[in-house]
Amino acid sequence: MIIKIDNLNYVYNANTPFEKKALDNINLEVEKGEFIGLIGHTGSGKSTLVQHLNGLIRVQSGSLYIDGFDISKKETKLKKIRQKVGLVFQYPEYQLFEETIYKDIAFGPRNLGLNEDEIKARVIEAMDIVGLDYETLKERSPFELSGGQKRRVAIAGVVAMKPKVLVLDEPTAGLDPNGRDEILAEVFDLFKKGGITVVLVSHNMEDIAKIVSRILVMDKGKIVMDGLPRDIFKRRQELEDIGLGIPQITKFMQEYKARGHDINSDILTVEEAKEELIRYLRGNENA
Ligand SMILES: Nc1ncnc2c1ncn2[C@@H]1O[C@H](COP(=O)(O)OP(=O)(O)OP(=O)(O)O)[C@@H](O)[C@H]1O
Repeated sequence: MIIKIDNLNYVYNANTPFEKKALDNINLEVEKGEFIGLIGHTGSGKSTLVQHLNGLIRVQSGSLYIDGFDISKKETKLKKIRQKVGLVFQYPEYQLFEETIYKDIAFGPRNLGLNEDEIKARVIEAMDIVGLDYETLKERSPFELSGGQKRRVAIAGVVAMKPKVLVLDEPTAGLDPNGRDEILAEVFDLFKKGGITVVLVSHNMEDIAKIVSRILVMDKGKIVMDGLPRDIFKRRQELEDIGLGIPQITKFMQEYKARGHDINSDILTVEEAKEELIRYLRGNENA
C-alpha cells in the first residue's frame, strides 16, 4: 500500500475565534499504481488533505503512512517526505523562479545532492515526459513561455524528483481546452509508464471521467464517496446535493435513457457515448 491514512483530523487556527475544522476523521488506503481523482465543492478540504501528503501541512492528529513510512512523526524530515511525494500546486507557474528552464527543473534534484550528470539526465527525462524540447528550451527563461508551457515546466520540476506519488492540485485550472487536454494527456502518459501513483484534484468532471481509476468525493472535511467513476456518477442526486455535477455526456445519456430509450447510460466520454448511440440506433433500424 502506498498511502495509508488513519483517523486524520485537521483544524486551522485551533483555539482561536477563527477555528475551522478542515479534515474530519479521514481514513484512506491507496494501492500503488492507482489513479485517484479527488473531487469536492470549494472548501471541502481537498487541498488540506493533499498538502498533508507531502508534509506541507504536518499531521495534528491521526496517522499517515506513505510507502510504509510514517510521516506523522514530528521528527520525520520534510526532505525525506518530498522525495516520495511530489505536489504540483494550483497555478504552479507562480512558483517558477530560476532564470532558465534548466535551472528551474534542476532545482529539486540538486537539493537531493545528486551529481551534475544525474541532474542533467533527470532534467532531460522530465522535459521529455511533459513534452518540452530540451535543446531549444533549456536556456530559455520560464517567464517567456505560454501559460500551458509554464505549467509543464512546473510539473517537470516535480517529475524530476522521481516521486512515488504525484499529487496535482487543479493542474488544468485557467487553461483553455487544448492546454487542458495536453496537460492531462501527459500526466496520463507518465502514469501509464508505471511505477507512479497519481492523485488528481479537480473541479472538472470531464477531466476526471476521462482518466482516473477511482474517485474520492469530499464534503465538509470527510470522504463521503469512494468508488469507480461509473459508480460514482450514477449517484447524480447525491452529488448535486453537495454542489457537484457529473460529466455533461453522462448526464445526456442518463436523460436520454429516462425518456424511454433502452441504452447503457454508464458512459464517461463522448467516444463511449458515440459507440453506444450507434449500437442503439443500428439496433432500432434492424428491428
Ligand atoms: N490557511 C487557512 N486558514 C484558515 N482556514 C483555512 C485555511 N486554508 C483553508 N481553510 C479552510 O479550511 C476548509 C478547507 O479548505 P481547503 O482549501 O482544504 O478546501 P478545498 O476543497 O481545497 O477548496 P478549493 O476547491 O477552493 O481549493 C475551508 O473551510 C477553508 O476556508
